[in-house]
Amino acid sequence: MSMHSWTTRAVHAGKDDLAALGLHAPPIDLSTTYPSYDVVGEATRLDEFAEGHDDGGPPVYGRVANPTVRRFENALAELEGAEAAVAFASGMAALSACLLAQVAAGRPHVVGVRPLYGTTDHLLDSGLLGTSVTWATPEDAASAITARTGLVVVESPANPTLDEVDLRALTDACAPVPVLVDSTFATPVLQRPLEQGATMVLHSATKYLGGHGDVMGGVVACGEDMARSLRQIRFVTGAMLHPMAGYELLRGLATLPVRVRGASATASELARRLADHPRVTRVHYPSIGGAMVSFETSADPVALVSAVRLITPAVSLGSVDSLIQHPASLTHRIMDEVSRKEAGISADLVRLSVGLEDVDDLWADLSQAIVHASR
Ligand code: MET
Repeated sequence: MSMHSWTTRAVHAGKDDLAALGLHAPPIDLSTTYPSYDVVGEATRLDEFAEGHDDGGPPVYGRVANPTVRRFENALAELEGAEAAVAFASGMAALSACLLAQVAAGRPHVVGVRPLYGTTDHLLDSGLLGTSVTWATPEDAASAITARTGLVVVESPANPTLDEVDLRALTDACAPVPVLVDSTFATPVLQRPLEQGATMVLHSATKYLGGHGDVMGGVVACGEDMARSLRQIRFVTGAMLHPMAGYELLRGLATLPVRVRGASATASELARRLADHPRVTRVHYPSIGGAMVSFETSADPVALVSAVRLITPAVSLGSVDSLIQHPASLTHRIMDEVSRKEAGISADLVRLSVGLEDVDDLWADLSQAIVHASR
């Protein structure tokens, strides 16, 4: 283990071998196949990969593993304090693999703690992958566990209300059932759930890990046994992260601490100003900080989102530029109204992803949009 600080490791993780290779930037390996004149040896290697092992050698085929993607996986695992990480084509592909692994193990029941990202909620509620769900509060989650429960799923801070869960209390209460924490909004800069007893940490890497709104991916950090199950699923479902995305995500990790801390400072100031605004009825901002702010408004939330000029009206988050959206219309639209209500997602809620612009410029845009949308 390195003697350097976490912030230093964010810059160097996944790249420690580069200087010895005579390189500065990580190589991008776009191979879809890997030649071998040793057919018998290659067949044995393929068997190993199919079982979810990854020895770091040639991957046989691009769907199985990739050296550039491995660099990102190793770096993220190090930053989350995990034995391993497994990267996928999107956050939803990563979540799907976690669910399918539990179904394959004969434990298809999930305890879900709302709120969650809308499509996550929908995937669990619909049972599309063969899981069933019991929705529970963090306090009731342990009592919802049955002999067939494979997973407890929680997101903290949650999308879109920024509700926080006491992860240590939850994981202690639910042990030995694995707890999966969607930590997309926190990033490992603000929270490392494995240190609080979580079994798996999931990120939509599309958000802060990439950080520039130009790369889609998902990743799960966990122990090697779980990683093996996830690689087995990835092998057969083909949900592999693209090598270019692996490169971009590794690059994103180097600036993750400065981006998250910078945007966090701006977001906390915007949360303070919003709380004083007469058209804002409630502000949601996590105790651990972060670059997401949600608020309920007496103005028309749809008109508000349409009235911004510097901020971009769009779903997604975690980019260097600020984005705003109306969860009931977009990110959580797929949930039915009753479920949205149960999850505490009001029709008046607006979600803001704060970027790296100047705080006064953002406030000027946001406050003019609120006034414009006032009814
Ligand atoms: C298609 S909606 C979503 C994207 C993203 N997960 C968000 O919360 O904004």
